[in-house]
Amino acid sequence: MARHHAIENHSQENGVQNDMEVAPVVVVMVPLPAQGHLNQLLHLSRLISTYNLPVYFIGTTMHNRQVKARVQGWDPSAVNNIHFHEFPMPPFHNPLPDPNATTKFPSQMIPTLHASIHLREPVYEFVNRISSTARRIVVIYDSLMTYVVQDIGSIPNAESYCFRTEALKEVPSVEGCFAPEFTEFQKLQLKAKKFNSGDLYNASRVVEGLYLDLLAKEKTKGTDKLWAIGPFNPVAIPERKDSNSHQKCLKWLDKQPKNSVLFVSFGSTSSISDEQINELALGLEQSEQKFIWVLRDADKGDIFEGDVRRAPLPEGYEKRVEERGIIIRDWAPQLEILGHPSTGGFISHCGWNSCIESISLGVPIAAWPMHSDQPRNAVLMTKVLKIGLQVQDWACRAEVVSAISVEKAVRTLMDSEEGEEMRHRAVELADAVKQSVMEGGATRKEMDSFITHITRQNFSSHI
Ligand SMILES: O=c1ccn([C@@H]2O[C@H](COP(=O)(O)OP(=O)(O)O[C@H]3O[C@H](CO)[C@@H](O)[C@H](O)[C@H]3O)[C@@H](O)[C@H]2O)c(=O)[nH]1
Repeated sequence: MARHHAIENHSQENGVQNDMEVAPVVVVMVPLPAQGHLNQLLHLSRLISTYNLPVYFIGTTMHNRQVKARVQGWDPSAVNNIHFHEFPMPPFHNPLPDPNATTKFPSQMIPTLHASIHLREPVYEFVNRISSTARRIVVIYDSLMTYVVQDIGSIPNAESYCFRTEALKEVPSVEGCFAPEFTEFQKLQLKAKKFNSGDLYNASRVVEGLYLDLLAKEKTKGTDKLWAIGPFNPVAIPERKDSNSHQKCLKWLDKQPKNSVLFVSFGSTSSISDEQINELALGLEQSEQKFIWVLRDADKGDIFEGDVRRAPLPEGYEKRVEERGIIIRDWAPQLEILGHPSTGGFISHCGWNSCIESISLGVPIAAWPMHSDQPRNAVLMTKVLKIGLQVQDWACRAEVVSAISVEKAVRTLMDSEEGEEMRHRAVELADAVKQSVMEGGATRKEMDSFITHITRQNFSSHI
């Protein structure tokens, strides 16, 4: 299917667009209000908007502000047919993350997740309202927002598609990944699952073909359809316009040799203890490799309010490493750093965004999983795709990773034949992923097939 550029000009920040009656299909995104989830559905909005379909990205005022401020690789305000629709967030407790907790699951987010279930009514009302102005409403919702969208099945011209991250998600979790309150929240979603027209994965056949085939076999027993349309993030990072302070590290990267810099970041949901920060700092120093380290705590439910911990570094550390290392304390331009030719390795907690960004930009990883799906993703990266190594075994997760273990992992990744082979495989895989999103590639074909499906002429109600 040929893709078109957006032609609509009637965007309205907080309302329903004026020309809705001309749109046969309108897409509504219902993201979970947490960075790693918001981000993926915003990237997917961009992809769908290129097919000239209007997309409503709906969420709370604060979370829409958050995701717009942090997105990288493209500018949502420059896309006319993505409309942000906002609801107020009910008041909720906004605790700080606990860097010393025995399990690393971000329990500080639980009150936000519970507050999000109050979106059930406003989301239904919004979809119901726009349903009379479009022939079909396609709701794409995060699997953890199933509770919120459960009433949409009663709207005759609405269909809903469940967004899932990686196909591996269907593999059972290992022990120690989730907090019990989160498991309860997941159960609430499962109970609310009433109707679903298909599943969308931020996964690619060239990366997870095996798991997708297994899933497809299971799905044929039911009515669900499945599309693997990842990666959602841009695979080519546009040249930046130098403007803000983040760019300091990109300018520094410009001066470094190819593949010489290690990027260290643990996403938006992990905090590490002072003791662990100390060991990591020393390990990086002793490795004698260049690095950019994002040293920040996990997000709170509301990132715009309250205190933020400023974790201490060893005495005189920043001065000692200033020629070789950059420490970033706020939001880093990760996508641009990973896409930079000087970046040659990544110490990552293996959140799915980080994995798929790393895969699509050809950067091998040193896996340091913390919670949730991360231990599983780490296995995919290290054992299945062989584009990374483990910093520490999951079984030893309660122990502090020593400086010497960090040093060893970093040297292997950045300065050994083994690391070079991983980098080589990572680049090959990234090339295959880039091909897959081009005309005729596997991901593009699936995306075209999804768009053909949702824009089909048969306007009967739920399939
Ligand atoms: O300073 C930063 C820190 C993060 N990022 C971006 O933030 C996202 C982080 O996402 P991810 O790597 O998936 O980590 P988490 O934020 O921890 O993601 C949560 O959500 C993911 C998707 O469900 C899960 O796979 C993870 O386990 C879960 O912790 C990525 O796009 C990064 O590029 C930045 O751009 N700058």
